[in-house]
Amino acid sequence: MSGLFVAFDGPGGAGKSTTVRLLRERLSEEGLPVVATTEPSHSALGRFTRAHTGDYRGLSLACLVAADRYHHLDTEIRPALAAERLVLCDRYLASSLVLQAGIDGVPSEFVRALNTHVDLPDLNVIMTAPPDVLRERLTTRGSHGRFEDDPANTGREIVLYQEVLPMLEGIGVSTLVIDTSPDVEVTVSRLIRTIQALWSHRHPQ
Ligand SMILES: Nc1ncnc2c1ncn2[C@@H]1O[C@H](COP(=O)(O)OP(=O)(O)O)[C@@H](O)[C@H]1O
Ligand SMILES: Cc1cn([C@H]2C[C@H](O)[C@@H](COP(=O)(O)OP(=O)(O)O)O2)c(=O)[nH]c1=O
Repeated sequence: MSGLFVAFDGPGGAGKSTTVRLLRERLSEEGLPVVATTEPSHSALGRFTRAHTGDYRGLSLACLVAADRYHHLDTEIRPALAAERLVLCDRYLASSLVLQAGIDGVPSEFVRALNTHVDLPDLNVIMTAPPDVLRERLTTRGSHGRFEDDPANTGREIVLYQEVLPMLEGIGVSTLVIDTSPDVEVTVSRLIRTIQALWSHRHPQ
């Protein structure tokens, strides 16, 4: 028996951080042993990487996020799963496939090779919304870095996340695409039901 690993990816402004925070609160209230985390992680390398996505690009950023991912797996994700926790991760492998390969132009075989030894999530939620909705949210919230600074990236990311779905499914990752245009409560309620069902299936009373 082990825990359950759910990753959340999608374009900037899709609602990943908001949703993971609300899921952590609500699922904890329901008694699930939730660990919410993020990539780049809170480690020194993760903080460095997050602070410098404007300075490091392409191959170098691909290596930084992959190194942070392996450290994150070793120090946080795998121990939590071994302790039968529910791990919710704000951004994971799909973000590398979209941002490093799709946006920065790193050959996708190289990004996949860098990530050969990562654990795959039990479920990868891909959050998305129409471009005008995302742009309005980003304008209101403010950009969180280079990838969100260029307005053209929003539409590109939406398409790229669609394009990585077959690849994720092909390597055995279950994916769930959620349009977050409706109210956040709609998104969160739906995800609570989905995650509770997966958890109960894995941990029958
Ligand atoms: N259905 C929804 N799900 C999540 N966030 C939503 C939703 N509708 C509106 N929002 C808003 O959109 C913004 C999304 O921001 P954030 O969670 O930081 O996105 P991301 O982490 O994907 O960049 C927040 O201001 C949030 O309140
Ligand atoms: C996980 C991951 C993140 N990143 C980048 C994208 C973002 O610029 C940054 C993470 O920032 P972001 O998710 O926007 O964080 P927050 O909204 O909490 O500030 O890291 C990659 O380039 N590749 C990856 O695989």
